[in-house]
Amino acid sequence: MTILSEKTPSPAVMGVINATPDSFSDGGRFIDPGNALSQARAMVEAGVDWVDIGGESTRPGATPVPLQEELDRVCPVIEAIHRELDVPISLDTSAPEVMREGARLGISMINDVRSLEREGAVAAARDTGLAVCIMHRQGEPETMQDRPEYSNVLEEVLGYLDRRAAQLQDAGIPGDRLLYDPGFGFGKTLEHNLVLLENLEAIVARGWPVLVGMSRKSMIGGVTGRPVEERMAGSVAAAAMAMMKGAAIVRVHDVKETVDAARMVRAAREQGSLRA
Ligand SMILES: Cn1c(SCC(=O)Nc2ccccc2)nc2c(=O)[nH]c(N)nc21
Repeated sequence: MTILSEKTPSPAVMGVINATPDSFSDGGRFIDPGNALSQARAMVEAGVDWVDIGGESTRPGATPVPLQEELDRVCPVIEAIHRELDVPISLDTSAPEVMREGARLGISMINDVRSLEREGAVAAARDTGLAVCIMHRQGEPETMQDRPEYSNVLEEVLGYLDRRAAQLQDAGIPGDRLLYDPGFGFGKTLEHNLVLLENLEAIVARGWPVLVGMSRKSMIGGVTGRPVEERMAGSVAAAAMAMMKGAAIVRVHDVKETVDAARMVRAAREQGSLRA
């Protein structure tokens, strides 16, 4: 995975840029690129290693966004950040045309919560030559949290990722471009999410860089009892656990705090590599 080794340390911190219209903005159709740029600039100043830009909310029950609207939301944001800041950009999309346009505009990674399952997405990802994060999810956002069930969640998540990685390599995407992501919160109960976190080493052991996204999600709330706006401590703790277990990238909202956690993990790991 050249993009990871060349450009960013491991573990690396990925900051979430909110490029979906908040319900309070003008009519909620388009994003002020200046706002996203200032979010990204603050994250870079706080030491972030990646920014993740997404134009389609993937929350449970989210309504799909038309292609042109997704392009209109993310392209100005990618352009502004790529022009003004020197930080690798991951693009959170499932649409092949958005992947191709994002590659033209300078993104470094495709972050597709649907693992390139949309028509044309494998060809688009292959043609861009970019890193691709594949993620496990059960069901679709509208219904995935109704009653998720697994016989063995770790085995089923690993089985899906291994099968998908093999299919994508057979389709011409080199293995060194792939990242694995267990998909915390995508068709999982709190218990399922905790089994995946506790056993993250087994996913890391598959050999691909592992990206995790637990920040502020309901699994943090379920354990701590905190509402979404008070989940920073729980999120940083979960990110620290994942980094200690070998995650390569943690996708977070609270960048400054998580960067300090990453620095502690890196320092102890480097120090510890000396003879005891
Ligand atoms: C785009 N994207 C998302 S969006 C869901 C989210 O953040 N919800 C959420 C955010 C804040 C509060 C509560 C829930 N989660 C992942 C992930 O876990 N991995 C990868 N690779 N990409 C991801």
